[in-house]
Amino acid sequence: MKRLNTRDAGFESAFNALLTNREEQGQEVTTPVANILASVRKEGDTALCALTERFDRLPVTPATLAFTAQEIAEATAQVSPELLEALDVAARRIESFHQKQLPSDMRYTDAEGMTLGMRWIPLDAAGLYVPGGKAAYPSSVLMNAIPAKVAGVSRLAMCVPTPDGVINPLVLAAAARAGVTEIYRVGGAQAVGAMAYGTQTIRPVDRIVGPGNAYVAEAKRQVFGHVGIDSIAGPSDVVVIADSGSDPRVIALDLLAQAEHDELAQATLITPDSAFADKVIAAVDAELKVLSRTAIASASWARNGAVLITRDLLEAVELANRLAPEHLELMVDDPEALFVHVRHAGAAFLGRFCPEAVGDYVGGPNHVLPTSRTARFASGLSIYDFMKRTTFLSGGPDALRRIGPSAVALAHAEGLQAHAFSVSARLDALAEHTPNA
Ligand SMILES: NC(=O)c1ccc[n+]([C@@H]2O[C@H](COP(=O)([O-])OP(=O)(O)OC[C@H]3O[C@@H](n4cnc5c(N)ncnc54)[C@H](O)[C@@H]3O)[C@@H](O)[C@H]2O)c1
Ligand SMILES: N[C@H](CO)Cc1c[nH]c[nH+]1
Ligand SMILES: [Zn+2]
Repeated sequence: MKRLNTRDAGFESAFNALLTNREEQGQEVTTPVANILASVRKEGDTALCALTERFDRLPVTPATLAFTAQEIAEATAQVSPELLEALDVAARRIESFHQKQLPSDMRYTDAEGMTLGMRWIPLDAAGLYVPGGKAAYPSSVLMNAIPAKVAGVSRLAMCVPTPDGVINPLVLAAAARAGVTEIYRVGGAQAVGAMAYGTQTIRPVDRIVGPGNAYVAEAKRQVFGHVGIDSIAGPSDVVVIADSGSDPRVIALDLLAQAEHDELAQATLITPDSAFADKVIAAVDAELKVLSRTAIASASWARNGAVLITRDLLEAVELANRLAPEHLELMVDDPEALFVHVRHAGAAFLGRFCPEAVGDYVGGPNHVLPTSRTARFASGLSIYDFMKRTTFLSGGPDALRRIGPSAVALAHAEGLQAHAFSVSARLDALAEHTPNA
């Protein structure tokens, strides 16, 4: 864990120290992932089954790659009514938030008589990657599948690894609740390859979305172009801006909620109060002794944890903007006053009673968010990831007479004669039929 004070270190050095933390994470996965993708592309199910046996220790055949309707129903029946109710609360809130994102088509006729517009059209098939290596994420099933469903995608194919054949029944229950149409027990780069290129069992999809580990992220990067992807999500991160009005234990738990995801996860506290910072550090150490995923959380905190002491809360926001975190918590009395200065964050959590963990499960906005400082230019998963736009132009003779000559002039200027003649031939025909025009 790094403890820095911008007064001692200076703003730029404090920022650079954090950046170094963030950029030293790379695993060499490019070549192994390229090999996995090539073998799935070439050998289809045969490679997919062999790789699943190798990485997830699960002997599987083409006939058992997909979960059956009976397996899904049996898994759902194992889940307690309380958990199904919690799942439903989450699903309804996620549905409602994403429904409000639905865009309107555009259509208007301009002064030259051209009718122009844009139609939003859902994808035909989405591939949903649900991580399952170190922990199962039923919440991520909802966050991936519900926006696709709301957007109107008809085919939702989901891949989830089942190490040693073990699947959390809540993952399957969540998939059923969200309207997933196919579920396959495969993970890692091989799952991404199967959804991108297709195999004998898994038909290719149009876009692959969802978080995953370094192999999944690299595979998405490599298949991009052949299929669409949402973004390349790296390890999760949080920046918590807090003042001494917060309970140090609560802030420590917010930091550890991120650290427990992954050894590579990053949790950063920024506060103007140095005594408060030390209380949070002590609380983190105390909680690490009792948390269930203490090995992962301890490794993450030791490696990537950071506590920054700034001159004031505004400097804290300035630093957060430079870090462009996936999650930003504003644990202060007047979070809205700070939020107006926030320019780069995947999702912001405003106020002492609104921790990230609420947003991870039941808030409504998506928890699949831009990591590794990509919030500078990217946004969280939304229904727009599952839709595309077709623009349209419609015009008759009058409109062509008005704007066509400019097209002809520009086409000649570009040396593209067929373009020019395509327009001028029509203009000539119009002139012939209406000689007095
Ligand atoms: N950003 C988000 O919204 C969000 C949500 C949930 C989880 N996450 C992140 O997703 C990640 C999940 O990672 P995970 O590992 O638990 O699950 P995962 O499903 O992403 O990866 C497991 C798969 O990795 C592959 N793999 C493992 N070791 C390999 C190797 N040596 N060579 C080739 N392939 C290998 C295996 O095929 C395995 O099935 C974590 O980093 C977590 O923080 C992010
Ligand atoms: N914090 C993770 C990345 O946004 C999402 C998650 C799932 N379950 C718990 N948390
Ligand atoms: Zn989380």
